[in-house]
Amino acid sequence: MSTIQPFEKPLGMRDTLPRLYAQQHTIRAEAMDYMRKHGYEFIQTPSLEYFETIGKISSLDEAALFKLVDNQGEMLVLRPDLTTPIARIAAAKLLKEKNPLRLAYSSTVFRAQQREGGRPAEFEQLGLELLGDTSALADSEMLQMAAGLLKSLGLQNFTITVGHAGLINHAIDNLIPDSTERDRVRHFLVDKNFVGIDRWAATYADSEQFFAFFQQSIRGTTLKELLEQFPVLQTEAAEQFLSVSNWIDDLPELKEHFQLDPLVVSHMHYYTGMVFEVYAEGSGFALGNGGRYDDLLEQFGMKVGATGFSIRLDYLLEILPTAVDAPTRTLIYTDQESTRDANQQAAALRVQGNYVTVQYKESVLDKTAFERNFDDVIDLTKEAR
Ligand SMILES: N[C@@H](Cc1c[nH]c[nH+]1)C(=O)O
Repeated sequence: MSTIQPFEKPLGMRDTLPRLYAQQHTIRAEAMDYMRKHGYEFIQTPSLEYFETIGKISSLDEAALFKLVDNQGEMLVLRPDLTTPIARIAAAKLLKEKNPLRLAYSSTVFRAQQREGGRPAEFEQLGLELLGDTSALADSEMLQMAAGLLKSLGLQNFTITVGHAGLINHAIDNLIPDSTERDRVRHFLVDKNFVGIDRWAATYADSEQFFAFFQQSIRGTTLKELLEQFPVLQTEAAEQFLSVSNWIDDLPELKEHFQLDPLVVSHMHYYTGMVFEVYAEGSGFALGNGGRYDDLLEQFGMKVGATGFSIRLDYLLEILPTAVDAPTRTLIYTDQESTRDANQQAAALRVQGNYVTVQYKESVLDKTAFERNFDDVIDLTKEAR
């Protein structure tokens, strides 16, 4: 027997009430404007995709996918991210018309949550993808766009930690002999569970090499020094990571926001190059993340590199100063005789930018409570005349 109550919602699903909705709208509009001004075009992809394609390729842990079966018997998933569907459309169509291609989105994604976590399972991402450009400049553009966007929204105290997927994967693969242990460490790093890594090192005999690398990285040892200590890490990935610090130095206005961190590992497994995570004062979680994913489009039949990032709208809202210039909310009370006048006054006020509600006064039971929802009240009923 079901114990679900009529007002309950599925785990992780949230309602967006009017005040929050209005704030979201303001921030979204500003962010979209910033992205458009930098040459990005908005796109919308379907909520449902095939499990066999997007579901598998997005390579998020399967437990996080919402699955359902359509009436043809095909397994579907609610999109767990936008990067993979965009790779699909870009490879199938858009890159043939424009290459490099700059796309943007403001869409919800769905990721099933653990019962204890209390986190939303549906949330909106504002994101960008730059497809068809493998240059370091494209990666630099992503870092600049992420930092520039946050600044344009009025955020001051944020840090973007930059790593390299190739480098950390190479370190894990070469410094940890056992593949099951490698997976455990990867999970710890995704979750930033450094205590877990300490415990792992204490119990796993062959952890010494990786643990030394881990500790040095935490202490902020420079990559040059790390490479001297661990010559096995001297690869093209390391070279690329070294060059990242050079172009960060070339961004004087944004430089203070960046921090190199070889331990950045994303929950998405498709990254191949530079990766980054965005943190801001006041938010316990990463606001967003991104990076280079040069092999993803190949899974859709096109061999081109790409890079991108997304920021979570819900986390942004929690830390941004609330918009102050909200329009005046005006209430006009009306009765049978004053409806015409009410509509005329309402139209004039709307032209001035007010949000105007025309309400038949007799229908309002608790007037004091109702009026609390407005900044201004104009009473055109007979009793007020
Ligand atoms: N799709 C990634 C973020 C990203 C966009 N582009 C590249 N990476 C995520 O949801 O984590």
